[in-house]
Amino acid sequence: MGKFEIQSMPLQRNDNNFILPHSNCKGLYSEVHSPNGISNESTRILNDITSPVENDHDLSEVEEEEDEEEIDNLGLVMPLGMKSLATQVAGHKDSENIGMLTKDGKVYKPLLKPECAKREIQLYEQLDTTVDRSLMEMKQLVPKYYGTKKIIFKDKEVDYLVLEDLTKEFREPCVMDIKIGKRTWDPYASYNKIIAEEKKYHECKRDLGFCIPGMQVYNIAQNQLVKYGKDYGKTLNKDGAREVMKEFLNANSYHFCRKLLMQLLASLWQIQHFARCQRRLRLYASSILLVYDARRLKQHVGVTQEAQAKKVTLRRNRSLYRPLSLATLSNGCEKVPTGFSGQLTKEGHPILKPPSTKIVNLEGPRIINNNNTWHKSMRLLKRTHSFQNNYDKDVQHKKQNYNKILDDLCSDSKSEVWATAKLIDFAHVYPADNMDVDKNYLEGVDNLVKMLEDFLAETDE
Ligand SMILES: Nc1ncnc2c1ncn2[C@@H]1O[C@H](COP(=O)(O)OP(=O)(O)OP(=O)(O)O)[C@@H](O)[C@H]1O
Ligand SMILES: O=P(O)(O)O[C@@H]1[C@@H](O)[C@H](OP(=O)(O)O)[C@@H](OP(=O)(O)O)[C@H](O)[C@H]1OP(=O)(O)O
Repeated sequence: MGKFEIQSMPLQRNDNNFILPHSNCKGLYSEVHSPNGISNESTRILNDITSPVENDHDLSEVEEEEDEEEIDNLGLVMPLGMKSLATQVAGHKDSENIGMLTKDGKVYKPLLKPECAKREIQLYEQLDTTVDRSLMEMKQLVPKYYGTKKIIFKDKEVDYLVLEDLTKEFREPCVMDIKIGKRTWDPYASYNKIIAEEKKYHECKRDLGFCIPGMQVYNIAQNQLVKYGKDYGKTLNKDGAREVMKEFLNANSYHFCRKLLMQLLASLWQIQHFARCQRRLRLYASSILLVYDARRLKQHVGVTQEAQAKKVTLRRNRSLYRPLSLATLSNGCEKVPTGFSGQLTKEGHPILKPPSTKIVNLEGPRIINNNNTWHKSMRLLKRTHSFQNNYDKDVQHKKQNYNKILDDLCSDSKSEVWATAKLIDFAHVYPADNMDVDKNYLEGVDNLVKMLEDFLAETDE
């Protein structure tokens, strides 16, 4: 019997779960814990990750469990070696809790609506064989496609779409599902469907041309896993979406990480290029999935913070010298600038700085008299004092280095890329009925790119 995985189903961790309203959101918040998970997920779920929650996609773990029957967090008997996808932040789950599954670095998306399934499979297969330039470009922007697979689940045969798991190498996967387009209903939508779609995420879609049905982030500063479901996403307006994006990027407590932004933008610029050029498809209710590894961000932030701290120390040191160099000697009637440079010789004598930038040592050439006991004891005294200082610093430094080495050993440093953006969910993608660009789609992509570019402009590295 496989192990019971509490971590992959945050909704069941009642001890640590609590709800917090977001300052920039409209509407009221209620805790709606649903046995179905995603669709009625509580608005904001926080999980303490004091002992960090590892990604479900640890391949060694999967291999071990290969031959075992798995009991999921919801008490479901899972198909062999399968787990429910803990990082699923949006999307369907049916009444019997059939949602996304994961195994061996792949995700399995249940094809619950035949028409949607047909369209999505068709698109992936078309991308596999296309010679059209923009569709070939699109192929680079979607998860790898491994066909479909029938799985017996609860005595029911279910068809699944098999895709590359975009978070497979991540230790602390952060995932945001961004549904693109002001209009999220397709040309064959019923009147009721149009009304329902128009009502939800209204302000966000109207002002930004996209909405955020779900996200999860490992909050570095608070050491917590934060999850937002679609109920929360529906309350967001333009400013709220911006704040959630900042939170997703772990930019509330630390400044924006330029490296993270650059990696995401590198993918988003490719997506933007595709959206600007392609004229063959109309992508309704399709998403961009932003993913990154908070473990890698942590390492990077650590390094940046250390560098930042060094800069600050340097600045402080300088600012300590400055007042001294401006100090004056009073000779009774007038004040004479000392010209003190703010620096001392090793023996503690002041070095004067004349108006020119040249630094002059007032002592003249330094004579080192090793036999002079007074000098010796002075030197010893100074060293003893700085020894304690340096020792503390050394220990601190070593500790930091150790943590970094441990982190490096734990994380998969094979890949230099630890953040990306991919296109997913093509259940409502249709061939274009004219040769124009998909303006509805492009507008959303442009606004998303602009949001991250604005963040990038705020970075000061
Ligand atoms: N290739 C992938 N790798 C990792 N996670 C994925 C992948 N594809 C989907 N997911 C996860 O599953 C969720 C749902 O995916 P998707 O949008 O394809 O499902 P859906 O049921 O069609 O959604 P919707 O209800 O919006 O139509 C995403 O929000 C994401 O968390
Ligand atoms: O009911 P449907 O037709 O499967 O459409 C679902 C829709 O019900 C669902 O809305 P809701 O549960 O949030 O109210 C949509 O979720 P979002 O919140 O992400 O918009 C689904 O996306 C709809 O599916 P589809 O994209 O296939 O129309």
